[in-house]
Amino acid sequence: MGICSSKASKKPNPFALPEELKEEEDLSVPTKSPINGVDHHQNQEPEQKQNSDKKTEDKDEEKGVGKFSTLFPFYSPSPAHSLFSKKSPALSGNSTPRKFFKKPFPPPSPAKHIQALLARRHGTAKTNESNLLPEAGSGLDKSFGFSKNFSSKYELGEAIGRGHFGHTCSAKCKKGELKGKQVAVKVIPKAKMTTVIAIEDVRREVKLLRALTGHKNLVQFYDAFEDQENVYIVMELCEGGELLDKILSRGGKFTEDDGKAVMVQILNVVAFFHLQGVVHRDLKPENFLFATKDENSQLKAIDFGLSDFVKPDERLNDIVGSAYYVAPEVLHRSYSTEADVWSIGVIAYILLCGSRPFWARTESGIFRAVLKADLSFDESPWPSISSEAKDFVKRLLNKDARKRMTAAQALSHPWIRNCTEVKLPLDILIFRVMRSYMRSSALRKAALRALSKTLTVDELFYLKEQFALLEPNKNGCIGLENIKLALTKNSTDAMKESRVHDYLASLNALQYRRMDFEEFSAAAVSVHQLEALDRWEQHARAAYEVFEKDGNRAILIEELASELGLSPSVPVHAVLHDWLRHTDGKLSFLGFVKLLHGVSSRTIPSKAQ
Ligand SMILES: Nc1ncnc2c1ncn2[C@@H]1O[C@H](COP(=O)(O)OP(=O)(O)OP(=O)(O)O)[C@@H](O)[C@H]1O
Ligand SMILES: [Ca+2]
Ligand SMILES: [Ca+2]
Repeated sequence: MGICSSKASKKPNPFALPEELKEEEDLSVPTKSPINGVDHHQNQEPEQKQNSDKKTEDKDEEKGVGKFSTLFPFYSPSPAHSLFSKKSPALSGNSTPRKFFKKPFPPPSPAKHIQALLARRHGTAKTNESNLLPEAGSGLDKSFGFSKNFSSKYELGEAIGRGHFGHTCSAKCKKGELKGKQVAVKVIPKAKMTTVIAIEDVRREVKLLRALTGHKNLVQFYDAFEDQENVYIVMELCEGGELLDKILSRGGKFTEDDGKAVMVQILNVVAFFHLQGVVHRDLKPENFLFATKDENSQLKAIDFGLSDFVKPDERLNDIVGSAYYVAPEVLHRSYSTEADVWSIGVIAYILLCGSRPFWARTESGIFRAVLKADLSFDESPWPSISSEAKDFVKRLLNKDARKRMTAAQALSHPWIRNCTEVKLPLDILIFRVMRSYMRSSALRKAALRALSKTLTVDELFYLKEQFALLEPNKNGCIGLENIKLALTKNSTDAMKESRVHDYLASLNALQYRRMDFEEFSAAAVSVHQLEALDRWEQHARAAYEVFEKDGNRAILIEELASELGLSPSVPVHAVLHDWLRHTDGKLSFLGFVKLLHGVSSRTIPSKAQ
């Protein structure tokens, strides 16, 4: 587990960290620091840090959490926790601290944001980009256009939570529709917004909350206000505390069944974000709250402070998030929604075993582990955890983003599907893969058709559900209208921003014809994801046999090169030599697999896919 089991890379180091991520800072928790060992605010200015630590300490002592903290030296409970829970959760946990020390890594604690991100946000990054730096004087435009009458509408109550960027209070609504209702208010001081980026982040946080509405696992946004000092984000009050607190209160981990119940909710809401073209970028147990103190309370995603809109074919490049949860491709500065799924994988791993999968004492050590370390399920309690659960985690934590399951696919994974009645959400991936199919040559389509004929029940389950969500007509066919309708049904304002609808133009060919399930499964099957399976080789061989019967044909090297989008500068004969069978000029197995992948922007220099 962790870096101990990492394999040394043989090639010229593909895992090298970008320069700005190389700073060494000990992130580990001093074991003799009972209460303020790790907190949410380690990156705050010294004065604020002192204050916030002190606040935590006071509260903890009030609740007798000091005692708890010596048992769990890594953990500093959130203020929300001490407010809502009557007794310290750790005391109700059934694990002994000894058990914790036996673990290879310490149990999870509140995660810090990546230092490079904070440096950019606070304008202390070593950069010449002028928009990152605080403008001379106080020339920053800190007006947001929000209502100004916060205090006439709400009466602020006590602090219930604290993060790096703001603190959250309970409040009572004094008038209007919500009159008498208790709400949560995230208060973000304008004094902390010292760069254009920091201001834009707050603007976007509110924009996203406003746009994304109507999912049961998303905190409900009510309104945003501002005055000279602060921005106030008013939302539904979640009284059940953070998921992190719940994990720790259960002795660091969940049973598989309880873990599943949490996972289903997280995956559902994240699949919803992704369909809307939103990437959260800060998924971690601190950012999921239980709506009530009830055992079966619903989980709600919060904190869109680092979230962004992303078009279906866009890649983001800013390094954002919290170190323990950050995906490898984020560190490589080219990522999209799959990065959230990685973070969910880290959460799933923690839920099931109580430790973080990628742990080190320093931030750069964590990054190296994220990039290099193999997942291992050798340590306790993994040997007693079901193989389906391990497969589930493995497929979320695939370092190759293209091979990672999507959130919607994860909901159809046997570990989840076999026990829980889950209604699958529409998966944005389907449209990406279909687009590539629509643009493919007849030969590639034939190869995909052969592949789709070899899919197993598990793989077909997901495709059948996706097809059903597109509501085929009486003849069992879909066209462009079905896709448009399905998207419109699921659309929020966020979808407009992320231009998901524009993307449909690329499926225009469907306007004039229909697709039955057989063709859909060829169009929507993701080769990269099948490739991640242990049985991929057998799978591909079986598909090749089908292709041999009704798809393979003799093809000239030049024709194949153009089919694959190889630029004329590529020495095609040398590259494609093994892709054709010398006896009859038809595709070899290798050629067939290459064709399945289609044009790859990684290996082929010209023509985007
Ligand atoms: N709707 C809510 N109901 C109850 N508590 C909340 C709510 N929203 C936030 N909190 C509490 O306040 C804390 C901080 O909120 P939030 O995560 O939005 O702030 P932040 O400054 O962006 O945090 P971070 O440091 O993770 O970026 C949460 O972890 C949670 O404990
Ligand atoms: Ca947070
Ligand atoms: Ca945040």
